[in-house]
Parts: sequence; structure tokens; C-alpha cells
Amino acid sequence: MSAKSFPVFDLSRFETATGADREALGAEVDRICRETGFLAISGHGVPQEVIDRAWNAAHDFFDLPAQEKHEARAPYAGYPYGYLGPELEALAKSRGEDTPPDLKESFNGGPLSVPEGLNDEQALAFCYADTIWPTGPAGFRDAWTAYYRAMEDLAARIMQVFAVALHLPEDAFAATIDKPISALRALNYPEQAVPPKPGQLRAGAHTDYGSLTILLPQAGSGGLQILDPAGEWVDVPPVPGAFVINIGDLMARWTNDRWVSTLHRVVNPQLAAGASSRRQSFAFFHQPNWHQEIACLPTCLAPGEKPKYEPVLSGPYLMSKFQATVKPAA
Ligand SMILES: O=C(O)CCC(=O)C(=O)O
Ligand SMILES: [Fe+2]
Repeated sequence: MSAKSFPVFDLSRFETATGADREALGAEVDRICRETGFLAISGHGVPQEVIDRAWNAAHDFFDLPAQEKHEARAPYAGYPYGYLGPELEALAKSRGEDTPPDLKESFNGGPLSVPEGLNDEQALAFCYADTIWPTGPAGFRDAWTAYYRAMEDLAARIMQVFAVALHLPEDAFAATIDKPISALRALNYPEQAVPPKPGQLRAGAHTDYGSLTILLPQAGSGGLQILDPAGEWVDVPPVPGAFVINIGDLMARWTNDRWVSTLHRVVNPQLAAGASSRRQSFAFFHQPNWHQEIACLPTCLAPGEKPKYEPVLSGPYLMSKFQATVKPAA
């Protein structure tokens, strides 16, 4: 996909628009979400300093010797947070495809606090499990927390756009995402000096699970591809100063498949790129409240039409999806 055809949506323009202008901008997002559900968001207002601090902290973390990174590792396969070393997860497995594990390493963190009164054991053991913080680099946790907060705020603003796009009251999603169980993942794709195994990718083809993902691919980097409606893999171009967002499976379900959760992957660099091929990204997986029932939205059903899916609960749904990608213990 050329930079020209990849849609860029200016959030600040939407937020200052009123009346029919606002509706028209919502309609534009509706159209994109029906086609691919992938777009860039400019005018997002996230301070560059918050982005840079988190980015550099993640970069310095991935630079640490393996042994130090392992001190923050997830304690067992299927634990959602902490450090996950290279070749421990195969995203394509979430679709039942058997591929070698992905060539990525990641650091993962969950919600910043547990909502008062929440005592659901599954929720506490899964999405509210402790983030295993690394001891270094200095300032990592603060930088991470500030970025996580900025993503939570941005996700809530994008959900307002989605509400308008779906002809719902603007605050229709507010009560469904006031105790979100989102996760932030920093990804590092190490340089590749040796050829990958057959079928092995940096990140295998997958769809995301939640309502919305906010991606920050490394500036100027390639590798992220989406399967377009014609069935062809096309590059998502880096858009300077913007985040890339995409619709996840839960939003597709919520909209009765009006919106699509598009298959995407991160492909390997050319072998010749060798040592210069390292790539970093941030992915914020926004997810509604644990107990939120996800049932077909009223505006996504034509008269006489039936919902395609049974309602599900946000948290247990996410948990079952996540656990399908974990490499079984040897
Ligand atoms: O690193 C990227 O650009 C994409 C990562 C991704 O799709 C994911 O982690 O779900
Ligand atoms: Fe993804």
C-alpha cells in the first residue's frame, strides 16, 4: 500500500468539528473500518516527550544482556506480563496455523491498578496479574507508566470517534471502557544474521483480539503488512508523527462484522540488511472492562437481521484467545 493510499485521520480535526462536519468525519472512519480497519491517527496530542522516553527506555531494556532481561521474565508459559524472549510465541497459532515461533522478543505490562472491589479470581490471576518490572534501565517503569496512561486516554478518545462512526451517542462506549483491561507491549525484532526457518516470520499472520490496537512502528521502518480486501499482502507505510490503529476481533464481533479485524504480520528484512535490520515497536491492545458483555450493537443490525454471534464477556474472551498462542511447556 503506498503512503498515498493509506488513510490518515486527523483526530484533532474531529475533536474540534461540530454537527454535520463531525458526522462526516465519523462516516470516513466507518468506511475505513469496513474496508481494512487499519488507519493512521495524526493530531493525537500525545506529547513527543512521553513517546520518546518510553521508546528509549524500551530500547535500552532490549539492549541489556539476555540474563538481565530474563530477570523480568514471565514466570510460566501463559503468564501475560513481563519479558518474553525470542521464539516463545507464534501468533499464527491463534488461527490454528502451525508455524515456527515468531522472531520477536517483547516486554508486556497490564493495567496500572486493580479496580476497587474487583474480586473475580480469573481476572485477578490473568489481566490483573502483576507486571514483572525489570530492575533497569533507570526510569523504565515511570516512562512505561506515562506512555500507558497516554494510550488509555487516546484509546478512549478514539472510541468516541467509533461511537459517532457507528451512529451511537458519542459517549456510548464510556461505561464499557472505564475499567479497561488493556495491555501494552514493547516489541523488539532483533537483527537477523541467519536465514529464518521455513514459514518463520518476525510476527506471524494474526488478527488482534480486542477492541482497538494503537501501534507505534519504528520511524522509517518497514515490515508490517496487512491482507487487503483483494487478498494481497500490502505494506503499511510508516506515517511520521502518527500512530497506526487497527480494529480487533472483539470490535468486529461487537459490530456484527460491519467492521473488519484484518489479518496482519511483520515480515523478515532482506538478509543483506543484516545488522541494520533491528526493528522496534509499541502495541497497545485496548480491551473493554473484564465483565463487559459484548453483544451486537443496536445500530449494526439491519431491520429483520439477526446477530451472528452469541454475546461474550470481554475478559474471558481475551484470556482464551491469548492462551492459544503460547508455546506449550516442553
Ligand atoms: O510490530 C508491529 O508493527 C506489529 C505488531 C503486532 O501486530 C502485534 O503485536 O499484534
Ligand atoms: Fe497485531
